[in-house]
This record gives sequence, structure tokens and C-alpha cells, in this order.
Amino acid sequence: MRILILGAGGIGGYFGGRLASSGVDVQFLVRPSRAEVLARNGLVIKSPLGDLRMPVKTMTAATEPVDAVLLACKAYDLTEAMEAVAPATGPSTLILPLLNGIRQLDLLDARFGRKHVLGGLCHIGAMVNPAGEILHLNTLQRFVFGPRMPDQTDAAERLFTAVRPGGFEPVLSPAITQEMWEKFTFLATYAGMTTLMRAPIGAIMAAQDGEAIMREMLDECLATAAAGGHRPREEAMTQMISSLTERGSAGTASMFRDMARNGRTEHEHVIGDMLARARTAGVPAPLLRLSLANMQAYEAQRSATAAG
Ligand SMILES: NC(=O)C1=CN([C@@H]2O[C@H](COP(=O)(O)OP(=O)(O)OC[C@H]3O[C@@H](n4cnc5c(N)ncnc54)[C@H](OP(=O)(O)O)[C@@H]3O)[C@@H](O)[C@H]2O)C=CC1
Ligand SMILES: CC(C)(CO)C(=O)C(=O)O
Repeated sequence: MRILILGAGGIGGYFGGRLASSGVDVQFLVRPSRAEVLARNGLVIKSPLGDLRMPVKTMTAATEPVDAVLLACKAYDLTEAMEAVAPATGPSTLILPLLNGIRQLDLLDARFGRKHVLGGLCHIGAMVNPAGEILHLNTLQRFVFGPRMPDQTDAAERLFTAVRPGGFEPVLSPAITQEMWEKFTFLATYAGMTTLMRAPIGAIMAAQDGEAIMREMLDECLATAAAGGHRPREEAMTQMISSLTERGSAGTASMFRDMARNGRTEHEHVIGDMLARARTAGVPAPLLRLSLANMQAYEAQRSATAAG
């Protein structure tokens, strides 16, 4: 199976590198500056689960259809990324988005047709350092995907067989849309609160009303998910509450880390989308509103500083 990975950043580089090193037929569709670094140094992964350095196949423009496209860009690059992968999609190409959030599904369905678009997510901590190396920040490497409609089941199983040698124990989920909603619900709260408080979970828990406010934000997201028919399952709920209220935790969302380095963030795609859905469903969401305004003010300040 020929697999094209759009983006050799944190997650694309990590999972793509693991696949390439297992002999899976993967190619990376990257922009010229990334292609140059990869040509010079190869793909480098530094991970507690084992380092990797190897040459990988790259291209800066797709020319012909492949069997599967893995999308591993940030949400703010999705529109351009969709156009970049379009020449790689044919009548039977599967598209697997690994982005956080949920809105990408509607955008991809509209561009490529729902039958081509699987659901997917990953639990991992990975980033690119200034030398262009992929740093795997912990031992998480959960890669989950699945069909969103019965007609996709066989093709999703074929993709599962193809990526299995990668060594990161992929999961073929029969309930991928629900899993994506559970992650979206968790992430909107996690990113919303750590960016709003400019602090990790443990420090927020040390504030007098920290846990109460965290739970209020989570309640807004839970009510929104439930209104859309995706109330998190019991086990997911227990896990979310435990991570979001863990005493002493140094945990921060990647959005917080993007903000800490004065980078662009996916706030509209995560917090903005959750707030928009809350409003559509008539769910009161004052904390999501505050959190989105916080991120928009950050972005305005960042743009003003960059401009002048
Ligand atoms: N990193 C993590 O630990 C996790 C990330 N996620 C989610 O995964 C998604 C990706 O995140 P992450 O890997 O961290 O992001 P990165 O910024 O590390 O990587 C994204 C890559 O996509 C590339 N890219 C964007 N547009 C194009 C394009 N048109 N053509 C070619 N390449 C393109 C970028 O290239 P360039 O270098 O040229 O800008 C960049 O290398 C996000 O939605 C994130 O929320 C989910 C779980 C964990
Ligand atoms: C929730 C988490 C840490 C899981 O990988 C994540 O996706 C993020 O912080 O963006």
C-alpha cells in the first residue's frame, strides 16, 4: 500500500518515520525548506522508545494518486494542505486526518467526499526542534483510526494491516467519531484552561478555585458534546477528570506550548469551534467565551508585534 504523509512535523514525522523504518511504502509531501533539511540530515527521531535516523522519500508536489493520505498538518494549514494532496487522491484513495479537533471532517468531506475520509486521532507528545529533529516527549504513541461509515470498513482494515508493522500499535476503532469527540471535549478544556491561566494543570489545581473553574469549563464542553449526540463514555469521562484535576501535574496542552514560544495556535479550530457549537446548541458557555477572547487577544498582539 502506498501511503503519502502530508507534513513531516511532530506527528507526521514521528509516525511516518516509524512506518518508513519498518519498510512500509511511505513518502512525505513537504514544503521546500523541510525537504531540504530532510535531504541533508535524513529524518531524525529522538525518543525514549528508540532513536531513528534514516533517509526518507520526499516530494514537494503530489503528482499521482496513492492508496492512503495521512494528514499531519496544523488546522490553520488545512485548506492549503487539502489542495496540496488533491493530486494524490483517486477514486479509491483513503484520507486519514490526524489533526486535533472535529471540524476537519466537514471540511474534508466537502472537498473529497465523505466516503474517502476516515476518522483519526493520536495521543502523543512530539515536536520538531530547531535542528529539524522530531522529539518524542514521552512514551505515548497511540494512533487510532477507523471507518465513519460501514462502506469504509474493509478499506480501513487494509490500512490497519499496512500500518501495523510501524511498531506503535495502531488501534482500529469501531467508534472513531465518538473517540474524536471525546478527545475534542478533553482538549478544548485542557487547552482552554492552560492557556487562560498561563499555567500547567498542577498550578491551576493549587489556585483556590482552580478545580471548580476547570470543572465548569469541562461542563460547558460536555454539555456541548452531549447536545451534538456525543456525550463522552464513562471511562473516557473518568480519564478526562483525572488528567484535568491531577495535583502537581506539569501537564500542559500543546496549544499552551505553542503560545509559550509565541507561535501560531489552533485556537479557532479547537476552542472557537467548541464555542460555536455551544452557541448553536443554546449551551451557556461563559468560560469558553473568555478563553477564546484570551486566545484572540494573544493572536492580535502576536500579529501586531510581528508587523511592527
Ligand atoms: N504534536 C503533538 O504531540 C500532537 C499533535 N496533534 C495534532 O496533530 C496536528 C499536527 O501537529 P504537529 O505535528 O504538532 O504540527 P507541526 O507543526 O509539528 O507539523 C505540521 C507540519 O505540517 C507541515 N505542513 C503544513 N502545511 C503543509 C503543506 N501545505 N504542505 C506540506 N507540509 C505542510 C508543516 O510544514 P512546515 O514545516 O513547512 O511548516 C509542518 O512540518 C495538529 O492538529 C495537532 O493539534 C495531536 C496530538 C499530539
Ligand atoms: C491532549 C494531547 C496532549 C494528547 O496528545 C494533545 O493532543 C495536545 O495537547 O494537543
